[in-house]
Amino acid sequence: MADVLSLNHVAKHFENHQVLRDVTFAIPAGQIVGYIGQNGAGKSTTLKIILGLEEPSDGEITILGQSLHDQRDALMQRIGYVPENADIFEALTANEYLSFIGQLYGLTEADARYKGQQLLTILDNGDSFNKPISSFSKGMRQSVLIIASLLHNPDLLFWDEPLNGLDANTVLIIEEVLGKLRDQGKTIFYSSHILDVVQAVSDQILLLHDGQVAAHGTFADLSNSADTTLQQLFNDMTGFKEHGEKAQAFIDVLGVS
Ligand SMILES: Nc1ncnc2c1ncn2[C@@H]1O[C@H](COP(=O)(O)OP(=O)(O)OP(=O)(O)O)[C@@H](O)[C@H]1O
Repeated sequence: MADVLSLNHVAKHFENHQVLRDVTFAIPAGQIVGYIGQNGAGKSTTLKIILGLEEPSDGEITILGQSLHDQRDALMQRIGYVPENADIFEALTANEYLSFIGQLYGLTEADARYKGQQLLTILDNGDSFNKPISSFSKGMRQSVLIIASLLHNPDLLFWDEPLNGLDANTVLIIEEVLGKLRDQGKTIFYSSHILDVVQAVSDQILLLHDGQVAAHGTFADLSNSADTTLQQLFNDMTGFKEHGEKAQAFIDVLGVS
């Protein structure tokens, strides 16, 4: 199966701070890839580089068989993105925002409006369709971002902490939607700290540590026993074992006894 996404020796530094040293991986079509790593590991930076929102300091990115550098505009039509921190237009209603985004991706205004309203209604927020996003709860905003990333039927999705603030029922719906999209051959690159969900939905896990890919494979490949959880694997691979000591140190500094 052809790869839909490959990164070769991608590096990124911000002034003196080397965030990505050598990120290399390839992803075939029809996979949900869980992209995990500690805070500040460089997950969002990787996504921004893949999407052309940040320039890499070094390395090459190929998306859907094309060079990101040469074909960015055409490629973006086939990509959906949920950013971790969105500059969602506060003054717009969900209707206006989704119509606007849909049209940017080539839908007619009527089609974008129709799909947006239907999808928001399925997620039980249809009553808010004509209300300003500034009045939305965290979870409602996140639903709008997820819908915005999907309106144009993209082949490749990049979701950065997509489930932030969503209630447990909506998470279940979105998990199942992801599986159905994957079954249709879509590829979903999914970055999150909610490891039980990553474990449940991902066909492959990619762990970013020390600026490079520290592990890449199916969860079964990476775990050494049937009882291992992704959380345990994450702790082991990031060399983190002292959470009990750190919790106690935290309490000690607070002076709570
Ligand atoms: N525009 C920028 N200028 C300077 N430093 C930046 C910039 N963007 C990111 N960084 C730094 O790069 C590092 C990686 O940030 P990034 O947001 O990619 O991490 P992350 O793995 O997504 O973290 P988290 O899990 O906390 O969201 C951090 O140290 C961050 O401060």
